[in-house]
Amino acid sequence: MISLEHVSKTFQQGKKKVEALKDVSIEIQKGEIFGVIGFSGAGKSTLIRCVNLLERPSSGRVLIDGVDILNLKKKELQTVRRKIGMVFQHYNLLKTATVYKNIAIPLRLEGVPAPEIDRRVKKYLKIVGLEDKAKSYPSELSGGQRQRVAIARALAHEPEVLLSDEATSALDPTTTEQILDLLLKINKELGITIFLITHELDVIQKICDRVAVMEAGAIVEQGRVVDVFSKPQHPRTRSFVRNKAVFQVPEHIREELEKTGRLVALTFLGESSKDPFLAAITRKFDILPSILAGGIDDLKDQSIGNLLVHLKGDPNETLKAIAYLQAENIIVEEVNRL
Ligand SMILES: Nc1ncnc2c1ncn2[C@@H]1O[C@H](COP(=O)(O)OP(=O)(O)OP(=O)(O)O)[C@@H](O)[C@H]1O
Repeated sequence: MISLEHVSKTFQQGKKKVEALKDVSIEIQKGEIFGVIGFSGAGKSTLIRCVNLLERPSSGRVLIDGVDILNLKKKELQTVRRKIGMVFQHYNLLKTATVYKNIAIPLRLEGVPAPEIDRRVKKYLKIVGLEDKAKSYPSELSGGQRQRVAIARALAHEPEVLLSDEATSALDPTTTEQILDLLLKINKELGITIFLITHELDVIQKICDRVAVMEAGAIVEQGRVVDVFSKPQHPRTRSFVRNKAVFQVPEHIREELEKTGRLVALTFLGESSKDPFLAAITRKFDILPSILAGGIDDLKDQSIGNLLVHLKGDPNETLKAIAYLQAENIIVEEVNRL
């Protein structure tokens, strides 16, 4: 539905050239929630702004439903832009207008007839759970409620895609959860494709189907969230997804434990977690596993478990136990190499 092909963007900052995007290619499929994660300055905002040409790429192609929008005339571009709604970190509401008018004014500017405006404002305020706030002003609302108004305003144009530029970054954790639940509902019930950028792993974990990791203007890794969480390849991705308690062990503890066995980090997906695999290796091999730390990450559609385990025993038996675990689809990693 949206394809960015080899997109680069260079800004001139005084005499300096900044390469905000370097040969970025991603494809967002209809109906999915696709997230881009990266630290501040990675290029996320520039990337999302290239999708509706708030920012024009220096090179590359931006295809919406197969049409390269960089070649469109103004009128044609306006039509394509109507398919795309956007929400921002700081809501961008008109302070002097009521909630109702914040949603209605852009529709009026677009030439939507008055009865239809009224129908849409009421419909989308209901969807975001703010029917009773139509007459309030933004200053009378909490941050979460303001973001709901901004979402209703975007939805009122009945877009096919919603772009979310750090929509939850200014919100506390509980309000963030509620807004993420709302985005999930919009995706599921209205069938709207969502493309979001964030620096928060929780956002990716809770609602995204696929993810791309950005660093210094480039995509360093992308894939299904479950794959990227269970088998992160790039060091930046690892630094985002690795559960610290499991994957980082103080040097002196590691040295002590390695005198009598091996220290391994086990990662397992939903199904494997139901099997008592540690009991199984104790029975099958001459080793004693002890659990040192662990945790479960809940993703949109499944869970991933992590365990830090010390396998005490003869090196040969340990190798056999590890091979057994791998055959059971458990990812086994040496902790000291992480
Ligand atoms: N209009 C601009 N003019 C000059 N440089 C810019 C402009 N917009 C962005 N940049 C530069 O491009 C790089 C990427 O910025 P961008 O805002 O896309 O990153 P980001 O990942 O969204 O970070 P943040 O979350 O802090 O906004 C930065 O070095 C930034 O200074």
